[in-house]
Amino acid sequence: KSREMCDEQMLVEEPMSDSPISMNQSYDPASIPEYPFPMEQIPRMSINDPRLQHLIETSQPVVITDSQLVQPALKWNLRYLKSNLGDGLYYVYSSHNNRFKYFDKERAKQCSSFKQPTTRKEVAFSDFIEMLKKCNESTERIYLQQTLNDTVGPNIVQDYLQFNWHFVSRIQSKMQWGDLSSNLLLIGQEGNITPVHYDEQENFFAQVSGFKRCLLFSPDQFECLYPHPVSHPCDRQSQVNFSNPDYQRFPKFRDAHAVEAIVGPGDVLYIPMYWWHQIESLASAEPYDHGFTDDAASSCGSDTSDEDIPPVTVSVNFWYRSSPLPQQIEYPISAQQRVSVMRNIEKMVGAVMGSPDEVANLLRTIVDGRYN
Ligand SMILES: CC1(C)c2ccccc2-c2ccc(C[C@@H](CC(=O)O)C(=O)C(=O)O)cc21
Ligand SMILES: [Zn+2]
Repeated sequence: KSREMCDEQMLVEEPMSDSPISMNQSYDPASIPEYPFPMEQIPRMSINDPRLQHLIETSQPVVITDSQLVQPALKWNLRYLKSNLGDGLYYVYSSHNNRFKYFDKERAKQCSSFKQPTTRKEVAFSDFIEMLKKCNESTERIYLQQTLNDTVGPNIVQDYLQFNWHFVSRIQSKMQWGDLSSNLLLIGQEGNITPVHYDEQENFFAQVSGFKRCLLFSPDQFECLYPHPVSHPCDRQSQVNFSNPDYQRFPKFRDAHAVEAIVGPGDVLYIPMYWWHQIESLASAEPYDHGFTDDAASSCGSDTSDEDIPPVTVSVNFWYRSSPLPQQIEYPISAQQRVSVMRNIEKMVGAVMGSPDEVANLLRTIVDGRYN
């Protein structure tokens, strides 16, 4: 019952009243940033819905509400993770604002004019929790992003093995996707934003705790989202800041249109390869329970208490390489294929010409006055 109520709640966007389950059941609608472009809703459906297969086959975003994909992870609060993740090191990104724009470290080194939008540290999970506490007193924000690997403790391994692999493997083989390339564990503060970008892998994005608003744009909106040059450290990321768009430099951004989904615990969003996405961690409607101040912990004198730690969201993504065989080229080619062709041309010309300006001049020389 609570599942349907939660879905209905999510649809009407009304915060849920007191819920029987301890995990947070709703988010604060006031924490949703407003943007200038129109938005449609991404369909939400059960794993048994007959429409699901067709949506995935045609690379359409969809939220699957009852896949049980990461059901064992729904208990992953910070206390459980601190006790069970083991002593592996975790990448933690820091930002002076709430935006966590990806950049390629190696390329950043060669780009003297490039100012890094975030810094990265490699820390133990307990240090990450200490860093979270410090964020309470500053405007600094952090985002843990780490591939789940064999350093995790036995309980996490058990949880991972209990993921609904039947569900994802069935789709992986039916769609002739390549291997699962990685599962990223993502723990970020409420309010964190991953700015709009695309990835070159299929993605089952599983929400574990807290709520994330996902804005997706089809690959054919390449012209509206003005990605950085392929050779730039921020390759695959849009140059447009949704919170402060520069319409002089990016006039076609006015034509962008998004599909939106707010995903909560247990939801899985299919983000097709090359689809642009911006992911925003929303504020939960109730105080956040990290699991540190239940009576057992306080009686055993655990030094951490919940209120010292800002609320976070937890996600696990499943990145799959695309089908290795180049699909039989059918005309007209798909938007994804167009992006792939453009990337290859930029890479080839970039490898030959010295600077990005030379690349632009050469490409303009090819088309100006000749292909009109
Ligand atoms: C912003 C961050 C932490 C980061 C910093 C530096 C290098 C890589 C990344 C990276 C990669 C993936 C995500 C998860 C997700 C976005 C989200 O959930 O916030 C997403 O885009 C996806 O699953 O495709 C988040 C990040
Ligand atoms: Zn992404």
